[in-house]
Amino acid sequence: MASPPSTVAASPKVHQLLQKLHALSEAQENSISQRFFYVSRLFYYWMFSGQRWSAASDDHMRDKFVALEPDKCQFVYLLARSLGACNIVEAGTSFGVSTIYLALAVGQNIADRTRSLGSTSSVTGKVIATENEPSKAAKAREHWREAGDEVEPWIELREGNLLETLKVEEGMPEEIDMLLLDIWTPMALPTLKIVHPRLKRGAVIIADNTTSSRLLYKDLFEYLHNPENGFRTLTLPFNGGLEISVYLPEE
Ligand SMILES: C[S@@+](CC[C@H](N)C(=O)[O-])C[C@H]1O[C@@H](n2cnc3c(N)ncnc32)[C@H](O)[C@@H]1O
Repeated sequence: MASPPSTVAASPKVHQLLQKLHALSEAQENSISQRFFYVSRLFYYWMFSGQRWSAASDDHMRDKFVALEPDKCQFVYLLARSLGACNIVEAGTSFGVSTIYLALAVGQNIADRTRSLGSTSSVTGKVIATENEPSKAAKAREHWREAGDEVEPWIELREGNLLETLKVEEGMPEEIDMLLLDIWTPMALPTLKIVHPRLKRGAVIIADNTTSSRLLYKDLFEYLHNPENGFRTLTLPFNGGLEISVYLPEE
């Protein structure tokens, strides 16, 4: 009997690369120092009723993948395929692991749409990836190069503070189908506010760890729950919680 198709359509080379990168990320996340880092952030919040993301936090995170876990990446890939998403913004790219899934989906969606419209039509789209840390951006580019043509052509990496780079109009699609918020919690709401005016009706916003870091996402939830902002939202029971919000403003 033939084996069932895997969740993500990709060449064996890309699957092997993803497996390797997820294993490296998981080893870091399971380390004692990393667990201590997360607990100390929550402790600080409880003690001082506020968030703090210091230069020391940046130093600590500089060599960390903090990649979205494989099941969440697979879910996001399938979601992007089912939406036919051609324009995706990824807030927080790190070493480019989740970007690989998003780029696979965008490339495959564009191929589907091109086929259905006929070969003379040109369908465009991309993943806008964002990373502040130059060494991480360089490593992400290496991984995408290694993944090859299924992945690399579909990514535009904006290097620098995403609160600035996402405001650059040039190259920014008119309409965004999906936003992945996989960023330090204090940045989540400011990022959503920048992308909000471009969200297509029905666009999906995914945010990670919304159960385990609920307190740190207080401002994001206030915004998502305000009916004036047009979102419907649900926390999915992935490890740490994964928020899916759909942009459905009143018409
Ligand atoms: C959780 S990681 C992203 C992981 C990635 N989505 C994955 O699954 O492989 C968040 C990343 O956001 C980056 N970052 C933090 N603040 C940023 C900012 N202001 N602008 C751009 N990137 C930022 C960090 O350097 C870090 O690499």
